[in-house]
Amino acid sequence: EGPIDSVKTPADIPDEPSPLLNDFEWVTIDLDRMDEMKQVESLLYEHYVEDQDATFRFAYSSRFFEWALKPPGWRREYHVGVRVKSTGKLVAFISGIPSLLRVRENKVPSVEINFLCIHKKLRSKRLAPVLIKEITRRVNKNDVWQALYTSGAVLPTPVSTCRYTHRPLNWEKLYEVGFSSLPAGVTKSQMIAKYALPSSTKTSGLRKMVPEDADQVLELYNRFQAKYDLVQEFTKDELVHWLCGPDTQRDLEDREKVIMSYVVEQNGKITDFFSFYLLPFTVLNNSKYDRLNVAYLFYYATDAGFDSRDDAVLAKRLSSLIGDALVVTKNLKIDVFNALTSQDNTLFLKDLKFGNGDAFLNFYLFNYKAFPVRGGIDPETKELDPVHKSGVGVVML
Ligand SMILES: Cc1c(C(=O)c2nccn2C)oc2cccc(OCCCNCc3cccnc3)c12
Repeated sequence: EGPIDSVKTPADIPDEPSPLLNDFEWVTIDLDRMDEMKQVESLLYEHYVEDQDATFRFAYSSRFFEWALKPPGWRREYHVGVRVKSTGKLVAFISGIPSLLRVRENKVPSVEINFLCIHKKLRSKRLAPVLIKEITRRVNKNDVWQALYTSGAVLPTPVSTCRYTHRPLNWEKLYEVGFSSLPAGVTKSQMIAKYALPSSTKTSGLRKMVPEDADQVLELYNRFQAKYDLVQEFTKDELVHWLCGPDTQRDLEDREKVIMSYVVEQNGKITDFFSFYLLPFTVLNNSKYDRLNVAYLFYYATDAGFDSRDDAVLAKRLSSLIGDALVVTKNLKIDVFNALTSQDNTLFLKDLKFGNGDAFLNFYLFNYKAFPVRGGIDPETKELDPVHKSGVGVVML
């Protein structure tokens, strides 16, 4: 396991980007400028990933990018755009954020690449590889040679593949927007009853995380993630950013937030935490709804079941914790709670009535050869694998 390419230095890397078709120019996006942040938001709003039957499109917001693209150590040069020279119109974007990965026992300084988006009218012009090459050049210039990225598409050699799973919170709305279907022989009220949840959480000592919790939460996170093979290592500042959100979100209403984290404190000690991020979908051509409110399971940890050999204690604790996350998100009027089969999720997905999605998320390492990491599913049947679980600890937005 290790780097693939011959070792190079920044001096070996060109100072100038590769040429673009002559109507276009490379730009560095300044996300500290509201107008440029809005241009990225509307490019993705119109042209980013949709589901295969184009029913939903991600509705990323400036507030989400304040969080996702400006973590501690972020670099402006990693926010790469392509503009039309004559009009200045933004027609493509790709981003990177610095990240210290651990791949099994190796620490790998890298970047996480995300939000590659090309205007619909510029597709299949081989622009994506050009964007990837340019952000690689900029990252290499800073003496970083590895990257982590995910994609629904199958590209050469994923290091891991996880499955999408969904837990309906507002089943009726999911049915009406065409995401959930009514199984034969089952009535709508039976489906609504199946997904009913208590109106309040049940874990004693559960409360919202505050930055002052960071020392204990980081220690718990590091201990809990030690078992995984593909992990994002955090400094304390990074943990506060990723779990408590950017300073700009501090005094927002809950439903305005992009990230929410909860801790369990018992006699002054934090024994567990969980977190989820909020990223809605625009519902395309539906008469009744134009938006689907979605929560995504993010990082969590518990000190339960550390010493016991079998996962029974851990499974019970996680079911109870994430069960509370479902209650919290339902009360925030979230419609569906999404999770992958990564982390220890396969221990509670079935119990909490998550349904298997029909899509998969592939994890890729750039310029790093690693043995495959378990994705929480059986490679043949693609069914959940609660026995071997997953070796993927990192969560990509
Ligand atoms: C996206 C997504 C969806 C949906 O598409 C979805 N849920 C409800 C309705 N829809 C259409 O369901 C998931 C379940 C787990 C993790 C997920 O995503 C994990 C993070 C992926 N982000 C990066 C990305 C984006 C698009 C394609 N590949 C990767 C998802």
